[in-house]
Amino acid sequence: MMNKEAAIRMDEQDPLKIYRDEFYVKKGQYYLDGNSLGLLSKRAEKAVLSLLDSWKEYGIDGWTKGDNPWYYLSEKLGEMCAPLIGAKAEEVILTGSTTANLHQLLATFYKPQGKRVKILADELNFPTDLYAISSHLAVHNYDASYMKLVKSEDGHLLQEEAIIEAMTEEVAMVILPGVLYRSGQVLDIEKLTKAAHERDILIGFDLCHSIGSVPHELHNSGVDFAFWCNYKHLNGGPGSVAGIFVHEKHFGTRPGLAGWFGSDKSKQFDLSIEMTPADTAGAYQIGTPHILSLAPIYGSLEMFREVGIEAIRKKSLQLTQFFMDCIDQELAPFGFTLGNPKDKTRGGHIYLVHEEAARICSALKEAGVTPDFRAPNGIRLAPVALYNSFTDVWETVQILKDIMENEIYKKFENKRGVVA
Ligand SMILES: Cc1ncc(COP(=O)(O)O)c(C=O)c1O
Ligand SMILES: Nc1ccccc1C(=O)C[C@H](N)C(=O)O
Repeated sequence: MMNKEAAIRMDEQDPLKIYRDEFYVKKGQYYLDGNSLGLLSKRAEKAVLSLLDSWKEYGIDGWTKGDNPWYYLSEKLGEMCAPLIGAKAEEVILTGSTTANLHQLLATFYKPQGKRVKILADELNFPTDLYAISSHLAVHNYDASYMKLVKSEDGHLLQEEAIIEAMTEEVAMVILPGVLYRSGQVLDIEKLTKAAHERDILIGFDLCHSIGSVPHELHNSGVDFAFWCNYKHLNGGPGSVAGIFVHEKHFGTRPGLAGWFGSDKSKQFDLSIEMTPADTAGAYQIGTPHILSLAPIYGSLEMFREVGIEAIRKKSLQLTQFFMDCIDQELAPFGFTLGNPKDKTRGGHIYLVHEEAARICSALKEAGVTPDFRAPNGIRLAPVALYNSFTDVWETVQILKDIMENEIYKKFENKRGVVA
């Protein structure tokens, strides 16, 4: 039986409960959008202030002086990020944005040859990835038919067998999400990588919705490359610097989009006409790092280092299980269906499908719950392990019940807002 007492009991027993106070969680509000923009933590704030101090104190010398010299910050944060995705420190660099990083990886690793020219992706991936892929095909004078899109049977989930079946002889590269942005389905990276490699195909993953929420073993799985943003589960702040993983077997591959910050650090300031790329993932940086947008990630990653991704995943699965149980018990008459997988292949969020989803989201926001709406008819709700509680989940379901029972959603137009 799900009730408020059960939620309170689970909160009391939660080993991560102390971390809620590390974040700016507004009283009386239920923030369930950490899979789109994570909340500010006090440590992230402190890291930004300390960065500003180093600028104040050192001016140009901040590149090499102070607690965290800026010249090495992207590498240092890569090292801090590595355990979250099962990578070696030198396989990870924080740089650029998700989309720009995908462009870099396509420019570096997409080398169509003979019959092997197509890029395999899926129709459920976040559109920016598909736009980036299309543009690289266009650079090589291939039209849209060279992007092979795996279809979903139900519009929510992908069938791994269908993906593998589509890995045919004309495919040069596969790009897939680690966790799907709407349904939250977790793809089996190890299995898909093995299948791609058996067919001589390179494979890369977009980890935007999985990093900081679902553990990965990228190095041991032999994944060729990956890219992600740090503003969702990693709480790096709006527009924070993103990340790249390149497996060490590819070290030495010349960057497709070269720039001086991809240089071997000891050679960079020789300012030679010939570039000497770093022999790590650092080679895929381009220009001067966005230091102010790296700073908050430092504070945030300290907490991930303390807690460990396994403990985060454990609590996240408990939160989403409790969420689904409460939905089952309390919301049965109101016509919701779950678009996320119910088993352990669910990621960090719930995806509630309803034909009135857009205006139900508006009503939730008015009542102090922050979800997000995703077209055509989904409500995403992400209870985040570091700062959400079981009570947040229970109260959200009660608010949703009230909105449905009393038809409060009918006050709003069933239309999305500007960004959600
Ligand atoms: C799966 C996925 N890829 C990429 C992006 C965005 O990329 P960028 O940070 O470059 O805007 C998002 C969300 O914005 C996303 O969910
Ligand atoms: N980058 C953004 C800028 C503005 C508003 C939302 C985003 C998102 O990240 C959306 C997210 N990728 C999603 O899965 O819908």
